[in-house]
Amino acid sequence: MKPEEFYQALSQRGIELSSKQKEQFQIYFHELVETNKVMNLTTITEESQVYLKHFYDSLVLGFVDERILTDELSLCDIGSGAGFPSIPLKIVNPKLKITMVDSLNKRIKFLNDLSGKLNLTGINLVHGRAEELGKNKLYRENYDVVTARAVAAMNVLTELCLPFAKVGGEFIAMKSEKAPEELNEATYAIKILGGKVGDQKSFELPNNEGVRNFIFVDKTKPTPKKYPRKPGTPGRKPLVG
Ligand SMILES: C[S@@+](CC[C@H](N)C(=O)[O-])C[C@H]1O[C@@H](n2cnc3c(N)ncnc32)[C@H](O)[C@@H]1O
Repeated sequence: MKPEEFYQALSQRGIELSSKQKEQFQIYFHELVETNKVMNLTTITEESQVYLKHFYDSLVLGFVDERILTDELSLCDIGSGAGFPSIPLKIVNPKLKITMVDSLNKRIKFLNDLSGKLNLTGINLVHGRAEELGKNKLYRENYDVVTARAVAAMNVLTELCLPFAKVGGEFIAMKSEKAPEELNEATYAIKILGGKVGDQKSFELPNNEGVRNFIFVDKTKPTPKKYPRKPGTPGRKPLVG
């Protein structure tokens, strides 16, 4: 998907990028590829692949939940790495209030430099592990939408993400083909952490590049500070399995 095809694909969905937004995506591509020469950020570096598999793929979250492309929501992106999905969403919808969490400080530094180069405001960058930050009053039960792409299996991801969502908010997991199996493994974690499985949506990427699955988890109750481990799963602390 070359940049022109990207603009056209968005236009077909009613999203007309301004010249400033097109330039922001170009700068993002340039910074990603240049920084990747000295820091491990992505294995995808060819322009049309970056536009499809990083930029467009990130925006699909806004195609399955259109509020994210239009409203003034607070969105927390757990394990945002080089900024996916939150930076492409922020470029398209500057009203979003974004918090990006990552456990690798060099990635947070990249995101800080990038936000400056893209002139983005309303971005909060947090270095740390989600399982720890989720206990902190500053972040706990604080976001309309919590999301994560390519971070962990659904049961672990639920434990990392759900504490950040407000009651009445939602956690949306971005998943590939194995979403149904992963969801089966996560039903205990979702229930015990104050969630309820909501919609499940699929989206086919252009050029036969595969299907993206989205699992919506509604936060219906506060996440308890302590909770029992799933019976019969000795595993690592503090994950419920
Ligand atoms: C495979 S990368 C995916 C990055 C980005 N979301 C994407 O889709 O390109 C996973 C990222 O999650 C971060 N990460 C993994 N476990 C984490 C945790 N428990 N808390 C915060 N960040 C975490 C890693 O440092 C890494 O940057």
